[in-house]
Amino acid sequence: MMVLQFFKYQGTGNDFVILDNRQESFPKNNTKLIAKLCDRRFGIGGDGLILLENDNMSDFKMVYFNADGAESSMCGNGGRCMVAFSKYLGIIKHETTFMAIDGLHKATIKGDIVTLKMGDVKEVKKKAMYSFLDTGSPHHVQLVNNLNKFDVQKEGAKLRYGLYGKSGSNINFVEQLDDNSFEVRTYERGVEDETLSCGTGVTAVAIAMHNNGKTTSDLIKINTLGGNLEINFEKKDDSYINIFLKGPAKQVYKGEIVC
Ligand SMILES: N[C@@H](CCC[C@H](N)C(=O)O)C(=O)O
Repeated sequence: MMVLQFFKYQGTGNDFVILDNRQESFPKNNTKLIAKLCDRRFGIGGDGLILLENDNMSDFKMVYFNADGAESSMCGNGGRCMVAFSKYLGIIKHETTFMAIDGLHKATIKGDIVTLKMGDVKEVKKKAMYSFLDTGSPHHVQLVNNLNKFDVQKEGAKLRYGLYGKSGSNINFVEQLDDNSFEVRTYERGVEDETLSCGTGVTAVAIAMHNNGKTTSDLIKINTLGGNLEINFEKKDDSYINIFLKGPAKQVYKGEIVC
């Protein structure tokens, strides 16, 4: 049996169990344990679990696991929460560079608002009904009508397994509100459910909507079920660079769990 000290954070309702693993004591290959800690009935509950570790090139390293217990690709909201957590631990003050699975990220924090620089996007695959792009994690972006009545769980699961096979994709459904604002609901792989917000997902939506001509703005406002986020970027030839994701990230509680 072991006692783990944990922290719970949320970024626009995308919630995470966060552990300070600078001593490298957490058994990160224990998929069942991670899934149990993320379980909302038998554990702490979260869309994912994130370890903060030492990194010799930057302020810290972020290691991200989905709620199913498997390590996965970049998490934008999780990255923003890690910036708030590293400030809470006194590792950083108002700005940072940290390492994640997709490389180094710069970020700033002011109050509880975190602005995170995302990786460049080199390619947007445009199909008749949707776009597909990688913003650190893979994302399908599809416009729909009546998003508030849309069955995100059912339609998301269908596409995640049907169109993208075993490795899967996150699936974002979008409705345009005005020239530069959109409403987004996301089905996340690895959670295998709709989450209240997805940072790499809304980033993908902003870029896809610019790429398909739905907006000409380089500052996009996105409403999610868990709150509002902003994305700004530059377009250079066929790529999108200097992409920033901005929004709140907050500690919810901290505690100990026996497992
Ligand atoms: N919620 C995240 C994305 C987390 C990774 C995703 N579930 C995957 O496995 O691709 C975000 O805020 O970006």
